[in-house]
Amino acid sequence: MFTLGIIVASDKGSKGLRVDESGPVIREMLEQHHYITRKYVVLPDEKEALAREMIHMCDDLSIDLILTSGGTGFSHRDVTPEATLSVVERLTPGISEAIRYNSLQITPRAMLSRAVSGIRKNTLIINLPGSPKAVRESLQYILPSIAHGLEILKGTASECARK
Ligand SMILES: Nc1ncnc2c1ncn2[C@@H]1O[C@H](COP(=O)(O)OP(=O)(O)OP(=O)(O)O)[C@@H](O)[C@H]1O
Ligand SMILES: Nc1nc2c(c(=O)[nH]1)N[C@H]1C(S)=C(S)[C@@H](COP(=O)(O)O)O[C@H]1N2
Repeated sequence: MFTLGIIVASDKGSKGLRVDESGPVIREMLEQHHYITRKYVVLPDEKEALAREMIHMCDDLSIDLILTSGGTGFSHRDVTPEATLSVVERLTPGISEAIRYNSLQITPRAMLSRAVSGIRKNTLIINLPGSPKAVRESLQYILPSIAHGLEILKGTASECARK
């Protein structure tokens, strides 16, 4: 059982100009995989606010997994990767490579996602794209492998036995 933090980076969502559909998709899919949602926030696309929330979820709430959605594209307001890079201590590029690899089979525009992922203390942070469709497609692909990584991070699994 792992705890989950959800951060949706969306100017429109944070102003109430669009109902956030991506956070609920994350919540529903992760709860089906027995994660417990500790916190779910919708924030504007602002690097400092996003980084502050990530640090709070990691350092104060000791959340196991933080999933962000949105703000990974080319718009000048898209700064979720930069916020993430400012707080993580170690990168986990394979996860973001896997998301892009899978998404490229669906749309060539997946190459436009600048998403990153990494570890701060005992917390794994993963950027997902903004649209609920992209969130669902990405989670379907990575979720089966993520639990094993979290077990190793928490020290509850040490062997990488093949499955
Ligand atoms: N949280 C969300 N809930 C529902 N739909 C979303 C969400 N985020 C993105 N989308 C959908 O994906 C499209 C592309 O997302 P993008 O990240 O470019 O958002 P945007 O329209 O620039 O606005 P913002 O960054 O303020 O959310 C949006 O136009 C919208 O249809
Ligand atoms: N699986 C999947 N990944 C996807 C997409 C998609 O439809 N499905 N859309 C892409 C598009 S159009 C963009 S611009 C980038 C960045 O999205 P973001 O700015 O919403 O974070 O994610 C990409 N990744």
